[in-house]
Amino acid sequence: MRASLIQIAVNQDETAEDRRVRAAALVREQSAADLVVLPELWTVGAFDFDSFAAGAEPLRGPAAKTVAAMSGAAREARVWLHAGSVIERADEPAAEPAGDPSGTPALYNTSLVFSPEGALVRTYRKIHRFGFDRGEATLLSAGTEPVTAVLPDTTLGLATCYDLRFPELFRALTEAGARTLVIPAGWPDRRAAHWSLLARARAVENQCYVLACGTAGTHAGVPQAGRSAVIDPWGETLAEASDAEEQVVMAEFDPAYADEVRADFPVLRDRVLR
Ligand SMILES: NC(=O)CCC(=O)C(=O)O
Repeated sequence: MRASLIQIAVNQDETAEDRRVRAAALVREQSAADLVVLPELWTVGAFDFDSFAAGAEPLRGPAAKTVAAMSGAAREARVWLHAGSVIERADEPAAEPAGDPSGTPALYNTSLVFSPEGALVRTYRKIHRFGFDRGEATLLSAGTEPVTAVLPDTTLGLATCYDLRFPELFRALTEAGARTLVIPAGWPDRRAAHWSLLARARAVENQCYVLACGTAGTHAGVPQAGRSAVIDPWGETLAEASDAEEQVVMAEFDPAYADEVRADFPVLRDRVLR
């Protein structure tokens, strides 16, 4: 399989609409890939909390701008597309404490997976919200369900940014059949070392490929780490961004290798606590 990770720059001198058009064009350029990945919240910026409510979108209907743009791009490029995540405005009201009790729609940090026909086949609502008592943790509702997406050659396990710090989610995805863990992020440069270390750890401990796609640029005063990477189930880095600038990280990988590693070194079989 050929994967292309689009480490798009999220800077405040570009509108979300302009970036949506640009992201769609970048996806269309990756028609030689089988799977294309975008990062977390590349429309609004993962740390631009003030823009979350205004930048929220439904996933269906005429206001679903990112879904429409990404669906068209996946279809034109004929690729599987993990389009990173958007702020989803849900149909149901938010439960406290994320929203007020007045019936305000729930907002989620929701990842989107499209087929090469442009169908939105899977969505994943980020389970672990970042910010402790601020930002995402207070503005958004939390997802509750681990999600996998079955592709012809591999099964994706979906996780988003801060989720990377919670290994039990990745073990649940592995138990659900994942062989390729896809992690869009808006990870800050300040903790770049954690990003690279944890991404490799998740690959090794779950004997899975990891496709970790971060943002470039600076938004809300937070310089981004970039460092997007493709890591194999043995923990080898197959490709990594050269710096925190906008770029596309490409790697070719053999999905069957995850099962080979598991057969040769069957550490997952030795689990005691479940
Ligand atoms: N957007 C995020 O989830 C940021 C996570 C982060 O900064 C960290 O885990 O560190």
